[in-house]
Amino acid sequence: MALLFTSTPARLPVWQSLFAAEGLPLIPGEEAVTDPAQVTAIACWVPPADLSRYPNLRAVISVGAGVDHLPPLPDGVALSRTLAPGIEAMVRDWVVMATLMLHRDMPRYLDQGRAGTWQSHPVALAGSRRVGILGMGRIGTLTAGSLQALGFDVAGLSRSGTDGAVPMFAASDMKRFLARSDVLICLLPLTPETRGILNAETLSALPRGACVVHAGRGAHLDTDALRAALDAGQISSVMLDVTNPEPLPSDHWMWLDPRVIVTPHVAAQTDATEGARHALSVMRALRDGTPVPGLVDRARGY
Ligand SMILES: O=CC(=O)O
Repeated sequence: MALLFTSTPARLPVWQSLFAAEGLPLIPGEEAVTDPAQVTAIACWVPPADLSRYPNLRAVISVGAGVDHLPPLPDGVALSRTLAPGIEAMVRDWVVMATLMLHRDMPRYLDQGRAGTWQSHPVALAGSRRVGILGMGRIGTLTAGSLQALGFDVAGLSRSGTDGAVPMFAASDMKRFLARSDVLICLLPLTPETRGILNAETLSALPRGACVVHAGRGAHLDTDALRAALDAGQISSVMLDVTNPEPLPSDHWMWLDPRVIVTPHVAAQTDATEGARHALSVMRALRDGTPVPGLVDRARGY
């Protein structure tokens, strides 16, 4: 029983010491595999192309939170996404930062700053800003609490439509949810249902002059529709951590548009210790025959 590690090499020493402390073998890369039959699980961002090489493989562990980039896996191989409080907190931090930046007019002030222009604009109270979070999973719920603590008027939308602390809209109530979102935050997983969900129709259902914060996946957003909505004044500013494609080409219009701020998919990076601890919990579950932590429902897509 061994874990094959094919993730970021800089994280390897931490994984090695935590696995050694637990007495579980860790193979540090495909080139180090001597007996493929020993490999029980693979920790990776993208798994090796030929998984048939590993006859006893029982789980693939995605070292991130999203799993939309992973290919179908052979029957009997579970997919686990890393559950790590640090990933959730980091994305929450990025989204809170982006929401505050748009709320406090930073795209405009950064643009004015480049021209050396000292000019003020009206400042609104956080409480006057209605924030709508698309996707109320673990990260959405954490983010909602932080934004509420800052005074924003937060609501969420989710498939199940329930949450104690935040007013929730069901997916069937999307129009009403969008109509009350001065700042729309997208934290959805990418699934066939959510692909392209930020499009001309949904952007036009937001209040005029709304802002968009996007930390889901690039393919949620129709960038041509976004550009048209910005030009029409329907959307005033946007902050994105995800783009389609990634990396965003250096000549893409969004880099230079003063109404758009792009960061290169850095909202969260999995902490080495937390990632290794999650992988260890998966290995223990496989050994003990208990439920695999972070198990992904491939049909549902998350
Ligand atoms: O986007 C990053 C992740 O899925 O962890």
